Amino acid sequence: MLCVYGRPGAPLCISAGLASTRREGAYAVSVLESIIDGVREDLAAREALLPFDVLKEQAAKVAPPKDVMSALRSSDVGVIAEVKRRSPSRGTLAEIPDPAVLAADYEAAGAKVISVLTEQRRFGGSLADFDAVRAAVDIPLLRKDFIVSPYQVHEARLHGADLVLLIVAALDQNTLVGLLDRVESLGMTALVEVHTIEEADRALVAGASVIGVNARDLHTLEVDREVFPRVAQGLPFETVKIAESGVTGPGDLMTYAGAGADAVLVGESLVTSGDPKAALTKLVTAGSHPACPRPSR
Ligand SMILES: O=P(O)(O)OC[C@@H](O)[C@@H](O)c1c[nH]c2ccccc12
Repeated sequence: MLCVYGRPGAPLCISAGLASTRREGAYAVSVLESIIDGVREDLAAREALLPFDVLKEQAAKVAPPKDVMSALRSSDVGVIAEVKRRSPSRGTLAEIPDPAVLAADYEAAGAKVISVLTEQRRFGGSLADFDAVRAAVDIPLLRKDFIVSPYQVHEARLHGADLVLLIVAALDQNTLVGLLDRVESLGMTALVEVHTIEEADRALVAGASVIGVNARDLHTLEVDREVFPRVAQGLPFETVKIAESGVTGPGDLMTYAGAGADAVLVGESLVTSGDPKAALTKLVTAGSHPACPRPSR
């Protein structure tokens, strides 16, 4: 039993390896589980085309990942801007005819990192979108997908990713640890996503140094902005904390900053704004304003 996370007097303990990804109760198959079933099918098709050994060899020749930590730990509350076409909760969000143009706007407006969704079935993303963005900008890129296999980690590296998302709710503890070690052994940074205190506990046990607290429950798709303050307050102070989802404008960024966020991850409100560059500029300006609370590091 490991007890590494919790408030004074009330440690939260988990048994590494015992966590289950399949939930019992209200949802026979949650949204997350059905997304992952599709991801596994698509993955099998890609594995049949490019064997893992060949993929690994090719990925090893790619230019090394960029320094993500100093970008995320800078004194401003940064913005990770997302290239997001669609979502299971909202359907089509934006056409995004050329993700490279959007990404160049994000970079010019001061994004610290760009997140590119590569999941196809529910989010309308692709590795082709990722490649287009990689060719257009120099700032660090996050591959945003449902990573369940080492294959996808090396694949992310092959396409020039600097960060990879690992969703705790989608992984048992051994797999989480294995994927996290693999991401780091390739010089990349893992953004380890959690939605509950128990998941944050598992992320820390696994060794995560960058934790994203998603306001959206991936089992039900409901957004609750109270989740970030609740979960983040128990995280060690050296952990980089990212507030994910539900940021509609500078006010939300300031609120998350006040609760200890080093950065916010924003998709929908940027791509649906009609002027993503202007919308992002407002967020970046708020995050660097002297009145914006800074992470206590
Ligand atoms: O569009 P929003 O509400 O600004 O959220 C962005 C991002 O947090 C969201 O896309 C996200 C967070 N974690 C994920 C995991 C998979 C797919 C998508 C996500």
